Amino acid sequence: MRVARALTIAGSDSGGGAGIQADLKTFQMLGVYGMTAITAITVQNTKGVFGSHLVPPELVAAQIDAVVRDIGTDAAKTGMLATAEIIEAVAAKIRELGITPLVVDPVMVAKGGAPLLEEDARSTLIRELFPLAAVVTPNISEAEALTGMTIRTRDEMVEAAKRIAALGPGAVVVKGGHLAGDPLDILYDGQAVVEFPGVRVRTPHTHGTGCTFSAAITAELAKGASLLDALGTAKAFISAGIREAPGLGEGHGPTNHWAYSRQHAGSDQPRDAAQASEDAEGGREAR
Ligand SMILES: Nc1ncnc2c1ncn2[C@@H]1O[C@H](COP(=O)(O)OP(=O)(O)OP(=O)(O)O)[C@@H](O)[C@H]1O
Ligand SMILES: Cc1ncc(CO)c(N)n1
Repeated sequence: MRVARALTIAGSDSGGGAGIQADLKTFQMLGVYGMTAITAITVQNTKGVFGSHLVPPELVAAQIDAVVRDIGTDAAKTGMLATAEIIEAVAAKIRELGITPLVVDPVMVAKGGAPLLEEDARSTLIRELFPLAAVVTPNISEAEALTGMTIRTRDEMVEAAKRIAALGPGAVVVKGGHLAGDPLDILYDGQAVVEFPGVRVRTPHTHGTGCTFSAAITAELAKGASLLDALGTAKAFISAGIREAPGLGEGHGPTNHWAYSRQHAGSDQPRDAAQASEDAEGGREAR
């Protein structure tokens, strides 16, 4: 049996809902062998980020080197990268090893407002990593920071996706989780705009939604899915995870990383987008 492999290059969330931990849980539940290159250790729970310790850039690069040269990978993603120096080391290693496809989640700020990327590192992220990315997955405030726009409507999301696509990635997904109303995500792949609608769950438990979503895209790409199908599955995965959040902690609790896979036996195979989008809208599966 050939097992799909995926690498996450991100920060550790001691609370287990975001970062490396969310990525590994998501890879595992989608039937993909997960590997990690840890960029930072954060002291974190559902209430906030209370400290962090950065890993030296050369040690981040060495982790990537060690796993990819030995085990190999079918896809990779980046999350919290913290500094320009870490971004440069990661980008150089990705280029050297020819790691592809790459999903870049341009993590900037945690839900409670704690910075996860130094502000002056944004231009390095754009210059070094965006051109290597198959897809970049900003939320609304990250898309605003990347474009200088204010985003309140679907049309402004489309415009932001197009402007970010011009910075070099193969495709852009602007996530609408932070806009009012039902959470619509917008994909622009340089040619077409595709909408991924969802149904808003009224809940405080959305810690790590962005990490989980981009990890699910990465896992599906590792299995050989098209970007469209990978996004459909990722949307269904995060929708189920939010709907069935376990309600842990006193603040923004984690999502349920096993909810989707419990509903879909055999989900180590890539699924098609139409089926997945029905699931994201809650049309097919029981709640
Ligand atoms: N309350 C909600 N109900 C349903 N879907 C949601 C909700 N909030 C977010 N989503 C979906 O979750 C995914 C992640 O979007 P979001 O905008 O929350 O990312 P994010 O801000 O990067 O997350 P985080 O920073 O917490 O990791 C998107 O598909 C979005 O539409
Ligand atoms: C380590 C880490 N990465 C990403 C996020 C964003 O959700 C977070 N809260 N913590």
